[in-house]
Amino acid sequence: MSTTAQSRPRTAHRDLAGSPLLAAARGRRPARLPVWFMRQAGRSLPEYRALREGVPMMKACFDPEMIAEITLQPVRRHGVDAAIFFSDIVVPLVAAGIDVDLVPGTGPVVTEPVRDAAAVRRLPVLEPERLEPVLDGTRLLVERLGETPLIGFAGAPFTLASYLIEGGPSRTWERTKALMHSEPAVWHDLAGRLAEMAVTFLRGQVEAGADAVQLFDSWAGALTLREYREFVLPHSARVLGAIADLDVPRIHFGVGTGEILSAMRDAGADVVGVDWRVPLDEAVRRLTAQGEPVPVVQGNLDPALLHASWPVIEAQVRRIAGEGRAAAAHIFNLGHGVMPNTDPDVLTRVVELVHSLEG
Ligand SMILES: Cc1c2[nH]c(c1CCC(=O)O)Cc1[nH]c(c(CCC(=O)O)c1C)Cc1[nH]c(c(CCC(=O)O)c1C)Cc1[nH]c(c(C)c1CCC(=O)O)C2
Repeated sequence: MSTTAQSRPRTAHRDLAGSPLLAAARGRRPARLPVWFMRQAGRSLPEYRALREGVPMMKACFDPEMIAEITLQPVRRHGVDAAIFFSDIVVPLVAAGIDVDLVPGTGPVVTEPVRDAAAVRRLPVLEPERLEPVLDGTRLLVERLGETPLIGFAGAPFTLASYLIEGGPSRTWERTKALMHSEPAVWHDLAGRLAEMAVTFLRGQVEAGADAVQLFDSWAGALTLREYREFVLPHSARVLGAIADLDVPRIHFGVGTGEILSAMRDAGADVVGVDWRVPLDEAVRRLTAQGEPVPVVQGNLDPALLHASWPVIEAQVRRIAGEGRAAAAHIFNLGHGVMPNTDPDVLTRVVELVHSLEG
């Protein structure tokens, strides 16, 4: 029998009924507040740096043992309520055969940027079996994680497209915005193809055992609400809709999204991740549609404040937990990823504090 992700039944051998994170993601308030950190599996940990010594990022991302071990490191060290799969948003692009590298200190760099209709048409389709080494990592993880749920993830079409079009990281996204406005058909073709890759990546992870997923649209906050609704929302909604049948909670996150929160809600996720710029009680107001249930939120401690003194951090954590009570349920997290120079002991202390608070 073939061992592709598609032919395997969902791994149902884990009993996660007691998971505070999954309860909160489903809109129930668990006894204690759940917490995990975006980019928890990364350069802030000395054991991560030791394991990655001499191993290029992309090699690590296609090595099942590395994937499993790096994902487990922050779970062991901090006692967080979820593991986040060690991978990167560009992994499905690389698996499809697109020439992208992760340059240390820079981020994704694309050898041949995708800037016109011909380049979009040349993009390969992601065949699910190309993800097998990555999904072997997922399978190892679910055997080793015990009662901790695994969050799988993918990059949303806009954030992925911005790297492909710009050719690398950008703070202005001028080529991306120019393309979407000047050549909307080319834009929609590109975003549609990236949505399909995200669906393949997410379905693969869930079928291999992931218990929840997060769609990272990290840079969507660069757009106006009008741009987001016209050029991005249909594609992100397609991704989230195409995994609805898998029945795992779906988290949708971006940075600087205060102006577009209501539209991100409309994309159809179960939980919306909020950065530190909007207090969670205000985010709940913006996310609550007339006649619709109160939303579940995730966030939103400013990762920069992990460098402040402990009394400052403690006060911020308590404030955020209080504001999170406006939501149907709250998953504590940072407003964006852990910075590489963060003291890991501070993260452990934050987990202990959050766990002393009611869900
Ligand atoms: C935009 C984005 C990327 N990648 C990702 C996003 C969305 C999340 C976000 O908004 O931060 C997602 C991502 N990337 C990585 C994870 C692993 C799981 C985790 O701990 O959260 C996740 C969830 C590992 C990584 N992804 C990357 C590293 C560092 C590579 C290394 O250690 O050599 C890791 C551990 C590289 C990367 N990859 C990307 C960037 C901007 C960078 C940083 C470049 C740098 O400063 O070195 C693209």
